[in-house]
Amino acid sequence: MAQSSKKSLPAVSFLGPVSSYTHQATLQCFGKGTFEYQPATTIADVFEAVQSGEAEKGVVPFENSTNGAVIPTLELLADRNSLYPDLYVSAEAYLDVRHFLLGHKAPPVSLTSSPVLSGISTPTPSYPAPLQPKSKPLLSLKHIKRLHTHPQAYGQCEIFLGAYLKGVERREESSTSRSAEVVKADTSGKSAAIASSLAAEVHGLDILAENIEDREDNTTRFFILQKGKPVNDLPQDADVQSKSLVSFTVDHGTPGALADVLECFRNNRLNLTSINSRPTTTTRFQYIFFVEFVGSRIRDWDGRVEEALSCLDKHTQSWRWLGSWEDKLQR
Ligand SMILES: O=C(O)C(=O)C[C@]1(C(=O)O)C=C[C@@H](O)C=C1
Repeated sequence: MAQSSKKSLPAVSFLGPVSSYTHQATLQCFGKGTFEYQPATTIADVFEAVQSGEAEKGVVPFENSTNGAVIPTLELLADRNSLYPDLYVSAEAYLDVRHFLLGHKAPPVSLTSSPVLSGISTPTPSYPAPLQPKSKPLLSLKHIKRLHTHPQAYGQCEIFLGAYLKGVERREESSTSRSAEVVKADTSGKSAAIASSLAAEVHGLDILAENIEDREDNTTRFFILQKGKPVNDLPQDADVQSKSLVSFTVDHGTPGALADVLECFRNNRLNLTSINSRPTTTTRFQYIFFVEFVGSRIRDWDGRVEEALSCLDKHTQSWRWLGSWEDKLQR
């Protein structure tokens, strides 16, 4: 019998299920046909798939312009137990995030009932001048008794939720697309999910409100992970800006220990673009720091990055290079 000529594709693991924002960022990066798409249940599952070699690439959310860092991703990058020693960030992607309220249309009700609100209506005595949401519900929300979404999405939609769904019970799900699945399965029709318009299509849910994010410019940044150090695949004279990420710990008892580390970057004229921290979990109130800066360890023609990194040897207890990649932020 003739053997199949179909070659198996390398896999990319991403926070799923299908129609999550991470799925959309993955499509933006890799398109169709070059990778086998493997939706994962948690961000930790993505890290594991890449570390084990089951997937060649992994895509995880890192931060949102409205709601800040994605804590589970920082936790995994902290890698306190050396579970992911070979993982590096090799690229980034930005996605405009438009949130939709998805559910089931309210059953027909008498004309005397209130048009849209569920929960406790605003303003309240304790919150007399609420911020104005930028969109209104398309359909009545009166029947909505429970909300489902990823914690990051709640943080991006607080103004709309405060105006139209104040006090409604909130459940946290592993992703926005998972919340759409949960709402689809709830036959009471009383729950709603915050997710993408794609999730509405995929799960056949009604759109109860659109563009409910607090800010017009709501954007999430994703990291593309790989096993093994990134290498430079661009010509030396390519006109690109790069960024790099390092994590480190310092002696909290030494005054100026963190300032000394930051000096390493300043002295080498490397601009910092983000600083984050997570508890060490070994000593209370001591932290693992993450610093991101403009510059690349793999396109370091004048040696400034290497110089800054060797300075870290002197001023940190330990440090780790977590990758260098092309800056994709459109300014
Ligand atoms: O839940 C999803 O759809 C995700 O891809 C996760 C995630 C995140 O963790 O930031 C991604 C983009 C949005 O900011 C909200 C949620």
